[in-house]
Amino acid sequence: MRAMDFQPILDEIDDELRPMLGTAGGTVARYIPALARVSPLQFGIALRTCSGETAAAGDAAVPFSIQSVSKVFSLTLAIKALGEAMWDRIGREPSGTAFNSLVQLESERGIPRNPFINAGAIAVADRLVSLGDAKAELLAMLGRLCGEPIHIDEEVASSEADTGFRNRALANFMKAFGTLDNDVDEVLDVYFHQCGIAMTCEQLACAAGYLCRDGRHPLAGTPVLSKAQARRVNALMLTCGTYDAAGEFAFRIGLPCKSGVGGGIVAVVPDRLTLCVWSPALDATGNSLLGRRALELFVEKTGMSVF
Ligand SMILES: NC(=O)CC[C@H](N)C(=O)O
Repeated sequence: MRAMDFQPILDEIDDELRPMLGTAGGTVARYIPALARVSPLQFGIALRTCSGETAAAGDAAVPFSIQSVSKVFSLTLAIKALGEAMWDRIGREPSGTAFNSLVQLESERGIPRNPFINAGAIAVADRLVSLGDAKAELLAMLGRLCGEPIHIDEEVASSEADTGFRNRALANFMKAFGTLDNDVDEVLDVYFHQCGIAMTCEQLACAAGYLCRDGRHPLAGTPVLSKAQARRVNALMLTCGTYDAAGEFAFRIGLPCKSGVGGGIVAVVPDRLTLCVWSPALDATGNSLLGRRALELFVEKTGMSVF
């Protein structure tokens, strides 16, 4: 199937879901004041094939807060720099608990279950702090991946810092167990800023392109990750990328996905394309309600799934 054929499919999905904006339920992430102000009446979808063809519909060119979708890119940077050592104090099992849960950390001696829950992403941010200027590195990598400069929304980042009580608790708890090497405030500063990165569906569909083509850069074709590393990031997205809804996502969609409380979800069809959907109203698990529905429709209409 060529990208040309995808445009009517994305248009159909947009036509089907747009009337549900504001009536389908769900709420924007209220615990971060800057996100609580975002209009829920927005929906975007964009894809980019491994060969570089693109299609987009709805609000695909509107920048939004990528939030936990950033965890894919921070993990990529850390794996690139550290290889296997990245996993020394970070697990690879689904948590089955909310993204910001503290419960497992106590009985599991401060080792986060995986790099996609908040605790795990904070531990990844700690590794990046040890390596250098993490914020600059992350922005530079994203800029190269989508061929456009990428920025942090400082208002979102400081709003997170003001209200990030749970993340502070997670970081301090891990520090007490020796999971973090660096100063808690320095690590959280990186974490809050990576969550505050603003990107569009079109940019994210392009930036995540290395995940559908064995680790090769979406524009340049040079290695971002090795083939084995890219396969592993996809495996973690499938099992852990949508928190305690990961089973339901695998059941209904069957694609590696990473969501964020800004309402974005990046999905990978290995060897074919990467897809990004966005709609700010979230379900109880912190995943975009209409984004999830859009991915279900996409899989239904195209038959694309890893299963
Ligand atoms: N699931 C998410 O997107 C969570 C990220 C958010 N910044 C938080 O730390 O709570």
